[in-house]
Amino acid sequence: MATNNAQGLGGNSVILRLDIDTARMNFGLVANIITSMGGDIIAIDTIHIGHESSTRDITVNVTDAGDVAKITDAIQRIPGIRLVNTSDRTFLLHLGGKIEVTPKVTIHNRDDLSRVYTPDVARVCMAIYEDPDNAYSLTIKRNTVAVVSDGTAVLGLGDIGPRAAMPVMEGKAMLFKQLAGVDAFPICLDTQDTEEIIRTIKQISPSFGGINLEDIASPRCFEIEQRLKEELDIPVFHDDQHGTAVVTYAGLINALKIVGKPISEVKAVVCGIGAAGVAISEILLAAGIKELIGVDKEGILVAGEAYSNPVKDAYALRTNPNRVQGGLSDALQGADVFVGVSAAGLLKREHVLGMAPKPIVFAMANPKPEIMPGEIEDIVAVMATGRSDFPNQINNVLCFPGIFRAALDCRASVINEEMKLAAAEAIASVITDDKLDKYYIVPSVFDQKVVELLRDRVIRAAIRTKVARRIPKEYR
Ligand SMILES: NC(=O)C1=CN([C@@H]2O[C@H](COP(=O)(O)OP(=O)(O)OC[C@H]3O[C@@H](n4cnc5c(N)ncnc54)[C@H](O)[C@@H]3O)[C@@H](O)[C@H]2O)C=CC1
Ligand SMILES: CC(=O)C(=O)O
Ligand SMILES: [Mg+2]
Repeated sequence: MATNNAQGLGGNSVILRLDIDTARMNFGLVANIITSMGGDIIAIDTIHIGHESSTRDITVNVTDAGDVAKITDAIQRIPGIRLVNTSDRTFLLHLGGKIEVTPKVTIHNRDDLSRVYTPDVARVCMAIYEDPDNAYSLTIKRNTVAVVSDGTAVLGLGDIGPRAAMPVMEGKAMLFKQLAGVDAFPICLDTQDTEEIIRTIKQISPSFGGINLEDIASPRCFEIEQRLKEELDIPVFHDDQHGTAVVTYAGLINALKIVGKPISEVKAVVCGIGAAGVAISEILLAAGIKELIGVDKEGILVAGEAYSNPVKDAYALRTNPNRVQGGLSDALQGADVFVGVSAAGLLKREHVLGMAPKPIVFAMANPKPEIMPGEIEDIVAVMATGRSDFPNQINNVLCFPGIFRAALDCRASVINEEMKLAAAEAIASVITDDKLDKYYIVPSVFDQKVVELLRDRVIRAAIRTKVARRIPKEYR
């Protein structure tokens, strides 16, 4: 069992099993040592108490994964203490994967068997053969989404491959089910070939009511999504693009209310013109932002430059109206908003000091943001990250369960721009003006109003734009 996290990917929670020689050691001292090494003891379970020794499980939270090694080293040097083992609670939770398939009916006898399976199932097959739309009423297609990745842009970890991508895709599937009742299945493909990915997704599509593309690197993700939208009759949604864009815009609607600036008058900088950055920029332009600058590894994207990637050429033509040149610090001079979907640690305090008064900073790279909130908390008006351990978590999890709930319920053929804008407005509207605060610009993932309001507004937008193929009865 892994006990540590070599990449230093932030906080961690471990269980230390200790044998304590009671004659030589008292437990209070152990607790002091753990605390002094940066550990936060959140539970102590007694496993065994004997005359001469006791065994305890100590659950410890650390803010930096590297602290675990420091704590275990220190403990092992204390006479009278034996470290029996260390278990990482996150790894324990992943043992055997996080989801399973559960039948909706139980097979008790031969009669049941012949109905769920052959021979009677054949009549159901023929009903679908005669009218393929029956697949929506007679199979899991009605409520099931494929979460498909090639493992090339997993969180901010990059190209870690399809096997290593599975825990994220399983997590997305859990969230689909728990938050919106959507059955979702993780599918990680062992290919990076655009045509092969498109062909494979098309081939598996009969089983699904929608396709959620996840963590596929740019620029390939753009073509894959575009082609699948054209060639399939079920919604195809690249979550890292559109889910992120929807939630970012929702957060910005509320952050701008706090600083009292209209969107048409702000200058915004998006850092990381990949999947998320392009889609965020599109939704901000659609929402009326005029001065938007994109920054990537080449610096500020400027119209007329020839970039290695045609997506960046097209991006530059639609943004940076004043043709500002240079790097991130040049782009941020006088900017009202920073949106980071790039990589850890790129934003510096000096950059933020150069921004306009009441700056808004959304540092959304995962798992480590462009800047940690503690570094600039005193100089920003509103700060958000993509993480659940800080206030204002701007994460696509606020969008993808609800938007697919809506799309499946009205059997939308696509998820269009109007539905995305409606989703963003719905998420923002969960926080009423009396509750709005610099630490509360987006609702909690667990706020049940998120899916409820999002579903309602998105279904209405789908009906209005004539992409709904079924009108749920409450809308008839
Ligand atoms: N909070 C959220 O909901 C989400 C966060 N993200 C995070 O955003 C980041 C990007 O995700 P994707 O757009 O899917 O990846 P991507 O790989 O499509 O795009 C990343 C972009 O950042 C650029 N970049 C990398 N290093 C840079 C640097 N030093 N300076 C300027 N640009 C740099 C890359 O060139 C690329 O264009 C990741 O960390 C990901 O975890 C992505 C989606 C959702
Ligand atoms: C949240 C998410 O989808 C990502 O970081 O890739
Ligand atoms: Mg993602």
